[in-house]
Amino acid sequence: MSLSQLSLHNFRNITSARLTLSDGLNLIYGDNGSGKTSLLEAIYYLGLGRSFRSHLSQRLIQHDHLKTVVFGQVQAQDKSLKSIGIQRDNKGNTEIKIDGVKEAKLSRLAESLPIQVITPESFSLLFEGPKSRRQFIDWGVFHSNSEFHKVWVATRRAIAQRNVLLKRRVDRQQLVIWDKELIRFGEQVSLFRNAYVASLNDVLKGIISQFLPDADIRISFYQGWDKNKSLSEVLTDSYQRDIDLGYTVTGPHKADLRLRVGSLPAHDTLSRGQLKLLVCALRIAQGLLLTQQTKKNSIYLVDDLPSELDRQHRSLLLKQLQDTGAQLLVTAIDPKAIIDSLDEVPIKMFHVKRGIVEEVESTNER
Ligand SMILES: Nc1ncnc2c1ncn2[C@@H]1O[C@H](COP(=O)(O)OP(=O)(O)OP(=O)(O)O)[C@@H](O)[C@H]1O
Repeated sequence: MSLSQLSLHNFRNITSARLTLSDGLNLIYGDNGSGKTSLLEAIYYLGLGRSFRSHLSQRLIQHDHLKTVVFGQVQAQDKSLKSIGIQRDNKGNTEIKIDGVKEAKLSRLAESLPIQVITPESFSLLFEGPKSRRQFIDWGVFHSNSEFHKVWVATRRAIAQRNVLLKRRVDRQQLVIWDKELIRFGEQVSLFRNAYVASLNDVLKGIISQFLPDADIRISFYQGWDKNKSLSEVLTDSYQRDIDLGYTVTGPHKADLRLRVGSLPAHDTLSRGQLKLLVCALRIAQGLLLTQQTKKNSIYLVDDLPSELDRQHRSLLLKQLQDTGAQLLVTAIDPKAIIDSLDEVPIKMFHVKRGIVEEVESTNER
């Protein structure tokens, strides 16, 4: 699976661009502020309907313009093509089209384009609250298990409805209907996530042994409640606390991925460069597992790869990424920093200057 064509209009500082991408390594280079990250952000927006650097999608529309449009052509493993497009206007309306037909669900975009992002801020995955780690797990479960999305939507609905009643301080009996839903779907979500993290762990070990050979890294899954209790028991036990606080305190919405080095949290022990490598290892493991489980490839958006990695680790990371067989879009200020870390030259190179994207011929010169 790869993005073979990309076009964007009025996206950040890029007024108009049309790129024919390679299904291998694409190198995007240019000065600070030229628009490299914006290009990756546009692909992410096309795949997920949101940005990886701002929760305000309005900011994506070029200043003084009424709307932005991103369009792409996705090539599947069997070479079949699918066109996907997303448009957002300055009134906040979003329109999605798949093969020319309007689509209401954003999840249909995500199914078409499994995107992984690695940015200089990536290692915040390990520092931030559990939400981003839950999203990390759920990305994998979503792409590998077609049942997951529906079950997770039902779980979230049950929690939201339960919280409305808790705020009204209703008695236990009135919660029964939503408790039943939460138990039924929430336990299922947890089983899916648990199985996914176990499979991920197996793949991850091989990658970590290359990236961080000396660190005793362990990942474990916390389902959001005591693993020795059923969700039903936990909801009964925490009823009074839930009423007092006005929301559901424990459950699948509190799940987390725990990363430790020995017995200590990884973020307290590893250097910034090592943390970055750990996050890269997690993302590569997800991509490999996706291919093993579904035959689909991820698309990797790697922003400012050289930052904080020495040359040896840059080479190792690029090699591992290339070995996944996935399409890569890698940005750098100086293209040499990437080219010097590769055995071969990138397949396609694009130069970005003040929002103008031009393909340049890649030569064998280093
Ligand atoms: N909505 C917008 N309309 C027009 N320009 C914008 C908008 N949002 C951001 N910009 C500008 O777009 C430019 C491109 O930013 P971008 O982050 O893509 O650059 P970059 O090439 O990745 O830079 P760096 O190497 O410094 O990370 C910036 O100068 C920014 O001020």
